[in-house]
This record gives sequence, C-alpha cells and structure tokens, in this order.
Amino acid sequence: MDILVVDDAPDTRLIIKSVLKKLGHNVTTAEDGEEAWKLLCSNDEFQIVISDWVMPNLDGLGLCQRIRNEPFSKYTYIILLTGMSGKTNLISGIAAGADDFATKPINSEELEVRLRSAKRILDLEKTLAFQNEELERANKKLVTYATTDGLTGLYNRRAFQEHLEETLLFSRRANETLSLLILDVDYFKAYNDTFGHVEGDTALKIVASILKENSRKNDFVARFGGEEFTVILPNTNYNGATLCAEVLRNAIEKYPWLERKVTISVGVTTVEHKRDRDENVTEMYTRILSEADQALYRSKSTGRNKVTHFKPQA
Ligand SMILES: Nc1nc2c(ncn2[C@@H]2O[C@H](COP(=O)(O)OP(=O)(O)OP(=O)(O)O)[C@@H](O)[C@H]2O)c(=O)[nH]1
Repeated sequence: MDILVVDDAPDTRLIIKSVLKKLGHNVTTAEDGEEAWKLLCSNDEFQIVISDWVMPNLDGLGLCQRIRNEPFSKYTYIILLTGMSGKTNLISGIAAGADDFATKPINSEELEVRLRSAKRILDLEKTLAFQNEELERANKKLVTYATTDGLTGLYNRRAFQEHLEETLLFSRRANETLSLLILDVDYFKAYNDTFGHVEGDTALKIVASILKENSRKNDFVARFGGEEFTVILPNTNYNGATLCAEVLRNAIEKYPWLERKVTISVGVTTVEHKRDRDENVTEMYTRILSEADQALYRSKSTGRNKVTHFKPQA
C-alpha cells in the first residue's frame, strides 16, 4: 500500500519507514502536518496516513480534520500515533476523523496487525465506491430509458408532459409568455402503405433530427406518439412561435427526401397567463394541448403542410 508517515522526529520517521518497507509498503515521509497536507493534495495515491499527534505547524488532529473536510476521491485511512493516554485524547482523535491509534514507541507486530485491519476497511470502501458508481450508472440509464423515445432519441410523451407542466408553472410565476407547437406528418399512413414500415420509421427519424437541428437549445422537442411531435418554446410570443413553426415546416418540406416528399402540419398556441389564473397545472396542460390540437386540426383540414395559430372563440 502507499503510506504517508508524518512525524517531526527524524528517528521515529526512520524506524516506521523501515518497518513498513519490510512489510512491503511504499513509504513517503513528511516532517509535519503542513508538509503532509501538501503531499496529499498533490498525490491522491496515499491510502494510509500514519501521523504523529503533537507536531509543530499543523498537528495530527488538525491534519485529520483537513483530510476529512476535503472530498478526496478515495478514502484515506488515518492512524494517529500517540504517546498520550486517556480517553479524552482518544475521543478528540476519533472526532477529528482518525480511524485507529498506535502508541509510541512503535511495535512492528502491532503496526502490522493495524495495517491488516486498515486494508480490510479500505477494500470494503473500494467495493462500496464501485457499487455506488454502478448504481449511479444504472440510475442514469433508467432515467434515460424512461424519458427517451426509442425510435427517434427525442424526449418521449412522459418527459414532454413533465417538462410542459414545469415550464407552465415557471412561466406563470415569472409572468412570461410560452408557446407550444404540435406537428403531425401529413398522409403518413399512405407513406407507410407505399414504402413499408421500415422506410416509415426512417422518415420519422429524419423528421425528428430536422426538428432538433432547427430548434433553439432551450426549446424542448419531443415525440408525442406515432407521427406526432411537440415543441415547447419557452419565453416565446405569438409572432416568435409562428416564425419557429414556419422554420420547422419549411425545413421538412425542403429536405431532399428520397422516396417521396414529406410534409408536416403544425398547430400553435401561445400562453399569455391571463385567462388561466385559477387553473391548476393539469388543467393548464390539458387546455393548451387542446388549443394546439385544434389549431393542428385547422392546418390539416385546410390543406396540410401549413401552420395555424390557435384563435380563442370571441
Ligand atoms: N413507420 C411507422 N409508422 C407509424 C409509427 N407510429 C405511427 N405510425 C403510422 O402513422 C400513420 C398515421 O396515420 P393517420 O393517423 O391516419 O394520419 P395520416 O395518414 O398521417 O393522415 P393525416 O395526419 O390526416 O395527414 C398510421 O398508419 C400509423 O401506423 C411508427 O413508429 N413507425
């Protein structure tokens, strides 16, 4: 193991170093807590620190506290050396973060036994750290699976609803305008029927990447389901939303489609947070989705490949 020995007495440093070397460890020495601290900060390989208690500059207790307050990537096992006796010292040593104690003068057998128990603890720490990392990785994967659409890689409907509800609440609090687009591929049943489902899937993937590429970083692009997509436009007013929708519609129309030109119809709604003061978030969500949907229906029924903004009934 890599061990840092800290003691202001040169004799003690030498004795401990030679005992540890005989036991097969790599040893570095420091004259006091400050020197030890510098070494620890520049080298994260030290697994164990064996430190004297009373030293000039920074003593053993102070060194312990610094190590415990610093989020080193790996656990450092600390053995405090002491000529002192009595419970009070032991308690303050443990409170400062020491793992074990050894009394001076050093006895090589005692040190060997204490290092064996240190190794057990360090191995356990390593296993725990590994398991934690694995858990974190698995959690991240789960979150990604739960919020991502498998075919297009866009956010899925669940993530969309969650994000829209959050954005609605935020925009209402901040009194900001927000817009929502619903985009639906035109005559997609015919596309599938003519070219098959695999080609249909490819077309949906292309549509998804065009939407993503032509949206701003803050816009939230999702696959709502089937051949239907949604884009949340935070802090965007009526004119801005119409412009964004036109950009997306146009980008899809202009794409050099191989099989057959694909177009989309778009429904747009803009939330000003005037009519909805008393609504809860689910009511707001349902209302604005329905508004965008009504606008989409108008785009479909008046020719497709067009953008329609929702107009509230007078
Ligand atoms: N290839 C493929 N097709 C899908 C997927 N999800 C939905 N579809 C198809 O999309 C088609 C949607 O058809 P409709 O709802 O009738 O709408 P449309 O033919 O696009 O007509 P309009 O929307 O009125 O222009 C259906 O044939 C679905 O099977 C998918 O993941 N992959």
